[in-house]
Amino acid sequence: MTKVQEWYGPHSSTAAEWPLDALVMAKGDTTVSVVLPARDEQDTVGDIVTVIRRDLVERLPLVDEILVVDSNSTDATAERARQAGARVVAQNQVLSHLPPLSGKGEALWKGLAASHGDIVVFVDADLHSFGAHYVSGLVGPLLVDPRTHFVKATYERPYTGADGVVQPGGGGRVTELVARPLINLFWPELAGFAQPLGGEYAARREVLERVPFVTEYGVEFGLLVDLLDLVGLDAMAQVDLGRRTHTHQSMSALGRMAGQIMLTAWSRLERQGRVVASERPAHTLLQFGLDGQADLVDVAVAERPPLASLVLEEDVA
Ligand SMILES: O=c1ccn([C@@H]2O[C@H](COP(=O)(O)OP(=O)(O)O)[C@@H](O)[C@H]2O)c(=O)[nH]1
Ligand SMILES: O=C(O)[C@@H](COP(=O)(O)O)O[C@H]1O[C@H](CO)[C@@H](O)[C@H](O)[C@H]1O
Repeated sequence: MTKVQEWYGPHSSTAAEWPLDALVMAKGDTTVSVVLPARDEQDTVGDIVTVIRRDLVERLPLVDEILVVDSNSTDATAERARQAGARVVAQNQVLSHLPPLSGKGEALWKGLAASHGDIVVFVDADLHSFGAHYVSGLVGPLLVDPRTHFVKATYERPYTGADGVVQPGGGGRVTELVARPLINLFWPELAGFAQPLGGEYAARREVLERVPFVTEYGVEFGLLVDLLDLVGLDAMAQVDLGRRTHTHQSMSALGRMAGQIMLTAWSRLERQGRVVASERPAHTLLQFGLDGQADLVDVAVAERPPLASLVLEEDVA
């Protein structure tokens, strides 16, 4: 970690500081679920689940549940995940009495609803660099320190182009160009999280059930801001997992992601009373293809309420 994070950052450590055998001792009767949101990840989901099952269930019992949320995949994602030993739920079949929403945030919210662990670890299913230390590093602070409620990964994020050329630090394009500037402008307390959009993080269920989940790709940004509000920076930690490589999306896909994250930030500024809108921001984005074609896309995000509020309503009902 750089010096600056000692002053501004959340409590920071590295995965190596949380050895697996010590965590199994510390675990006691605390249960741990790993939830993987997966849309068309047949090529990678099986290997990730295999490593979790082999190293964190069979060799040392740190993980109690491996859940893959099949997010309307059109490939063999569900089958590969099951073959590797995960329980698989279809996103739209969880809480199916509710009208379905879409995107990664919906997949994560449904994964939280369908899982059971006291601690929930979210891991993307498109990782090429996954290792068991991703999970042990994230759950370490939660198993050892009752004052910690949320742990976010940080890592070096290279970008690998279609030509196979690796650019060190070139990954996390929306993180660097959109998310981190927004955070530094409006939520500087969070500036110490080096990878605010990273898909690997863990938290106590009782905390995750008390915050809303923004749909689409707004989920990570929304959770960071809402959890800062709910639990405070002292209860939020960061663990360096080393290096993260994953399947990169196109620039136009990241443009839509950026729009979703900006609208998420806007919603939080409004909710916190820090902006008063004379008019609503648009939620469309005009994109231009290489063929000169213009395409008006929708970058609106929605929001699922805190799960705890749903349970209360249903109890009342
Ligand atoms: O509607 C969606 C979009 C994404 N994902 C999953 O969320 C993770 C991160 O998404 P993606 O790789 O598309 O984002 P990126 O890492 O490129 O920003 C991956 O496991 C995706 O399969 C999902 O479950 N549902
Ligand atoms: O960090 C980012 O800028 C984006 C894109 O990463 P790359 O530029 O493709 O390495 O990736 C993240 O953003 C998404 C939105 O928050 C998360 O859902 C993904 O898990 C994460 O990989």
